[in-house]
Amino acid sequence: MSKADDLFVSMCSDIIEHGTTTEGQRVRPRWEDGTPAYTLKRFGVCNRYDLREEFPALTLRRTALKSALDEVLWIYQKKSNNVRDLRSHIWDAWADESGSIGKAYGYQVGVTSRYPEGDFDQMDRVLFDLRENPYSRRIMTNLYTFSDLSEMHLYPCAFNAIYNVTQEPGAERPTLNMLLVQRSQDVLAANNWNVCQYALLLMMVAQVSGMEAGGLVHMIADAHIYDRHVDIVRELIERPHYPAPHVSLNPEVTDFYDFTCDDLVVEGYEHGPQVKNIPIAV
Ligand SMILES: Nc1nc(=O)c2c([nH]1)NC[C@@H]1CN(c3ccc(C(=O)N[C@@H](CCC(=O)O)C(=O)O)cc3)CN21
Ligand SMILES: O=c1ccn([C@H]2C[C@H](O)[C@@H](COP(=O)(O)O)O2)c(=O)[nH]1
Repeated sequence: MSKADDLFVSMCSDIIEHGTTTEGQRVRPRWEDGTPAYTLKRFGVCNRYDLREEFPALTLRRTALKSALDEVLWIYQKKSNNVRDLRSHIWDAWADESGSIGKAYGYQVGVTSRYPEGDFDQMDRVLFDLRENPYSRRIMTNLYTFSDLSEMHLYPCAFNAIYNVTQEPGAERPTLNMLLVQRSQDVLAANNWNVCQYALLLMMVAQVSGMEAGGLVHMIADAHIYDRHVDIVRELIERPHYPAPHVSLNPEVTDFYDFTCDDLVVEGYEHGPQVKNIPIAV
């Protein structure tokens, strides 16, 4: 049984049974037809995954792991804010005529800052610190730049990834863990999508740093199910669970900037039928 399924089912049941509704409140997102997109929400959800046990992919339905990896590479490796650099079309609704989503996501990762050792962008600094000073408690990326928010087409949702190294007694290599802070989560459309993305990012960074990927702690401030998703979620969480798939990366890659979607290996991914055409609130 996939542990990610168990966590997903308990989170969704909790939101449905104990969540509060935003119905009647002033909300920003809209459905395609212009109707306000209300949610059932729960504040302060924390899910813990352990990549040493299994990869956290949902089996209730399929998570598009290649597309999820493509998006995380778009942000942290290509450092792009243009949807033309992305294979999927999930960001198209937030792009302008030139394909840009403004000073969001990848743009922020590429911004450089001055350090005693020279200028680094956010990702290069993470890779440098993990190599030179792995037990530092200051290793993180942060996409939430207040002074640029007015130029972002959507404010970053999963915005802060904190990397932390532990040396477990008897372990051959140090363990690389991550704490992901997310201010807002569309549980049906993107929860497992985001979890798998950051699990893959953790695996890539661990591999090029000579470490083992360990814990992924996902902290969500506003975990919500949109009104038009509630019945879909009710059906989804009643489905059978399968064992987690085996997910690995091409072990020959030693430079973070060399990873491509072809380096992702997914074996034995059994899952329920795909939910087609999930409406996305914009
Ligand atoms: N309301 C809302 N929810 C989101 O999840 C979301 C936004 N807005 N705005 C920006 C991005 C776009 N995101 C999305 C949008 C769609 C899918 C989606 O439809 N995924 C499909 C698979 C897509 C594929 O195969 O490439 C799925 O079945 O989950 C996922 C993430 C996440 N973000
Ligand atoms: O990676 C992502 C990106 C976006 N979301 C969801 C979370 C919310 O439903 C919307 C953003 O709306 P806000 O009003 O800015 O919170 O997009 C996600 O879950 N994961």
